[in-house]
Amino acid sequence: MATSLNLSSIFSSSSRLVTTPSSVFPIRQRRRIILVTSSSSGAGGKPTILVTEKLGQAGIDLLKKYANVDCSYDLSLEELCTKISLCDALIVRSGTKVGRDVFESSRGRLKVVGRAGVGIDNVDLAAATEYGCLVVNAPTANTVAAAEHGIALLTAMARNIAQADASIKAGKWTRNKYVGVSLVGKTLAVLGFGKVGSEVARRARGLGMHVITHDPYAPADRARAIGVELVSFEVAISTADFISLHLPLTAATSKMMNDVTFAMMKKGVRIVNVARGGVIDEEALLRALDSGIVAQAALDVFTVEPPVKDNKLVLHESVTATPHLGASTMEAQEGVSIEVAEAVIGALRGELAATAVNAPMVPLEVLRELKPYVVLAEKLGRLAVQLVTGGSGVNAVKVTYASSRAPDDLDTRLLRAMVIKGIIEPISSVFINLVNSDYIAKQRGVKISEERMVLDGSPENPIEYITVRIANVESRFASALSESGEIKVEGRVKQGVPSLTKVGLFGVDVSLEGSVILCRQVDQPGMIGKVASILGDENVNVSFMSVGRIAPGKQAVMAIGVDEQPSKETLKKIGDIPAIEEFVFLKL
Ligand SMILES: NC(=O)C1=CN([C@@H]2O[C@H](COP(=O)(O)OP(=O)(O)OC[C@H]3O[C@@H](n4cnc5c(N)ncnc54)[C@H](O)[C@@H]3O)[C@@H](O)[C@H]2O)C=CC1
Ligand SMILES: O=C(O)C(=O)COP(=O)(O)O
Repeated sequence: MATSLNLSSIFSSSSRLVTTPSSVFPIRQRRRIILVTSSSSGAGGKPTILVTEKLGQAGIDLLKKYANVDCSYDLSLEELCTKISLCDALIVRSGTKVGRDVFESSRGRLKVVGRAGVGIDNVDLAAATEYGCLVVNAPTANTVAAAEHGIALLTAMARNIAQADASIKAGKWTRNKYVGVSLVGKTLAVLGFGKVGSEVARRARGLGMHVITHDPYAPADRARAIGVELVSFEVAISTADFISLHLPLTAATSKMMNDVTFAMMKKGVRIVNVARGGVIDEEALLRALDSGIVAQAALDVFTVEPPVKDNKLVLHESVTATPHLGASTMEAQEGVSIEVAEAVIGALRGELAATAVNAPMVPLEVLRELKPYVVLAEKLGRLAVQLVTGGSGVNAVKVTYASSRAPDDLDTRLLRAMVIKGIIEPISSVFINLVNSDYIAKQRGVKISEERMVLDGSPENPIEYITVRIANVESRFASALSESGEIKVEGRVKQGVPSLTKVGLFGVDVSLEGSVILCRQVDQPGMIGKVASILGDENVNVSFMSVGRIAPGKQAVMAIGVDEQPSKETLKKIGDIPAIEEFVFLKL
């Protein structure tokens, strides 16, 4: 199982939070982390996981240990949308379209979509992100299977195996018609030199082929290490005898093989596609086959799957076709099922996992170090927003991180997400995590700006203090305003405990647990005792008290940490103490 770290306890029960790669598809195998989830609900307190396509038994067994597992295959969109509102997780392969409707229908319950395989082009990542739903895939376990299928198609195509087999089964003995072409010494262009592409290249080298590759993101030394030359797209497609496609389907790769690019190819080129049908303009391929530019094609994937019954490509004499079998080996399906099951269970448990695809990446070491600051950031956001007078409308938030670390050495995305969570969750019905925080903030017109304050000194702590300011609002606690009229709260992590250290201009010292009462008073002896005895009379446990004052005898802000929420009457009694000029009760 991917390295994991349970951080769920530091989040409120509704919270979940995720971190991952920013790209929609895993371009490079870097270690990524997702940070996790909350309470899951289902029959018997277990979460419910819907599996909509055949998954290896090993993965199902794992899932069943942790959750109620509903294996329902061949669901219509309507059936899927109906079921999904009762599910915490969904596991799919390439055959289930997980579009916006699915996320909408889940009404916030769906926390994670697991793709038991690599390609996530069947999942609407933008919608998943908007709904704060994590998407994880299983990027490694079917690599070899896909590469082997690519090689199988390459060799079968070159020797007309499928056509000859059909012919002999039809009672014919046709030897002259099925003369093939040799692979040895021929040039193979591998487009997309990722996991599958590089395994295909390695195997093709073993068959004596000259292998070139095009991949703008692939490191040259990795190509060199297996004797493969990295070339431009134009060189790749114009010099190849064979082309093998191993790209993700994205806006940039959609219909990359089209009339224009076919025209640049060597006459008689042969093409293998075990990537995604949409990478080829299928109408253009038909034209290229008919005109002889493309001598043969071997296709495992199609723009529409399954293809229509009389699909001209499938029926074409020069096309060898398989029904998306690249990942379909016993071994790969077993591996993929375990890989995805572990990722989904981890996500539901609130652990960190390494295969998330729709959230920014935060390395595990960084997460460990930032853990108490993550809590601090959320609580400061939560405090700051409660200081806003109702109806003021929050639109400008500034977060300052004071640190003696070099700015490059401090990853604040997680902290920003948590400030946003703290600010927006109390005033809305949405839940926020690292997946959707920026999106929700933008959608609500909340502009978050960040600032680094570089301090002198040893960079032992990642952050000395965090300040959250909300501008252009009125405060229900005037003492929380800074000189420039913004609501301002500041906090530090003290011996691992997040603490509030400043409100407006007043220094305070209260650990951020339970709830906080802030009172502004004329500084005078006996105030702490008065407030404590009112709370004590009502059995409200006081965890902390601290007084911050501008000068002796002048105004002071008293911060009182309480474990329980005091009744309205108790709060009124505090407010009625003559020296208290204003007070506010804030829930953390
Ligand atoms: N037929 C099947 O059953 C299977 C199909 N696949 C598909 O194979 C493809 C490759 O999978 P993996 O190798 O695991 O993914 P990967 O992410 O490891 O590799 C994809 C590579 O494509 C490169 N790339 C992206 N855009 C490019 C562009 N415009 N031009 C050239 N290169 C570009 C990336 O840099 C990356 O190196 C995916 O489409 C995946 O869905 C994977 C497994 C099974
Ligand atoms: O992993 C991939 O990208 C695949 O295409 C495999 O798809 P499948 O899980 O066999 O539907």
